[in-house]
Amino acid sequence: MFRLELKAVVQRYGARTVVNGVDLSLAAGRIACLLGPSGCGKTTLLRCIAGFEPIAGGEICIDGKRVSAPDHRVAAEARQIGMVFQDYALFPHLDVSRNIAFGIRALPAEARAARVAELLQLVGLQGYGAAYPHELSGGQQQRVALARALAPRPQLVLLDEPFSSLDVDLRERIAAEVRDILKREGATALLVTHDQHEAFAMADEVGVMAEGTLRQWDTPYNIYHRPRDRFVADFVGQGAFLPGRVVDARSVDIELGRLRAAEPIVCSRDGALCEIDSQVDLLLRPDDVVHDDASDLRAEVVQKAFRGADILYTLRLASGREVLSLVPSHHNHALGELIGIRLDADHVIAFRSD
Ligand SMILES: Nc1ncnc2c1ncn2[C@@H]1O[C@H](COP(=O)(O)OP(=O)(O)OP(=O)(O)O)[C@@H](O)[C@H]1O
Repeated sequence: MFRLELKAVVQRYGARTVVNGVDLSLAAGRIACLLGPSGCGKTTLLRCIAGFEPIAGGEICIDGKRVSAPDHRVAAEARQIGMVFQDYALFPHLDVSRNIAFGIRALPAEARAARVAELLQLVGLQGYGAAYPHELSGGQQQRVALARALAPRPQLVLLDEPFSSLDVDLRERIAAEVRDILKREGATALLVTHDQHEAFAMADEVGVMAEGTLRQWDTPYNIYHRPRDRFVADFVGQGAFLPGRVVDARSVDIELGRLRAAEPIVCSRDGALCEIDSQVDLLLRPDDVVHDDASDLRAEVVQKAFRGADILYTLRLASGREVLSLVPSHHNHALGELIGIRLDADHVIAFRSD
């Protein structure tokens, strides 16, 4: 049995369908992320699961028990769900211990104090019990919010963009810390974010949403290396498409020459092998195009973004098409310069040409 199961969930605001037939299942102890562009319905779906929104179709089950259907809704407070929001929503007039204890007020004092001490340790804030939220950093406040959500041992923890008010540099680190805390607590969690680094740092499973539908529900590895459609491929990671012709099970001819893959080339979406001689669009990630001064193959630098250790170059090929290349930053080339490149692709992602 799954801890959380959604079957064909539909949600509407007036005549507008915001969530359109979402199916997903999450086993106990797993962490999943819903990833997608702004407005695609992630937060709405999370609110449906929390019980804050009714649904117009399908059903939501927690531990096999139906909690939402069009004619039925278990109240949010009866769902045993812990919520963590982007603004932490800590009580400013309560100290850290009392914030954490908020959801377990009904426990006897001794058990309550023991659970608070356990959680302070779990989130690495021993000694901060008497501090007030305004005395803590953003990352510390978010850990208090997490401890508060975990205190009643909820069946499910829902996190809505929990790191978006933190500095970009901090986010990935805190995301990894939060993952560690959730795992140690054995929690089952679903997080909403539009930041793929956060999703990849946190999740066992990632769901990519677009316009109310779930395009792919898969491991982070498969979402990146085996995107099921062009939307997922484009949204997750960077890359460029180049047209090509399948030569044999492992090779495709593209403008940059013959690309040989380690494994047979599978056309995304249905997972079938690409037919010999068929036309495909190939996704090249920036690490598939390697800068090589010795290569005869040349491309023009049309854009460059300095990333510290690397530079991300946008390169124009002879046909006018563009590809991306991630190059160690000591190879500093000027716009307009022709530089040598070669292909070094392990995973070949092909889409049948329409
Ligand atoms: N209470 C509401 N009434 C009417 N429309 C709403 C309401 N809440 C959200 N919407 C609309 O539903 C769509 C989905 O919104 P939602 O907040 O779920 O998207 P999201 O993917 O979480 O976006 P973001 O990443 O920007 O938070 C949006 O077009 C939004 O304008």
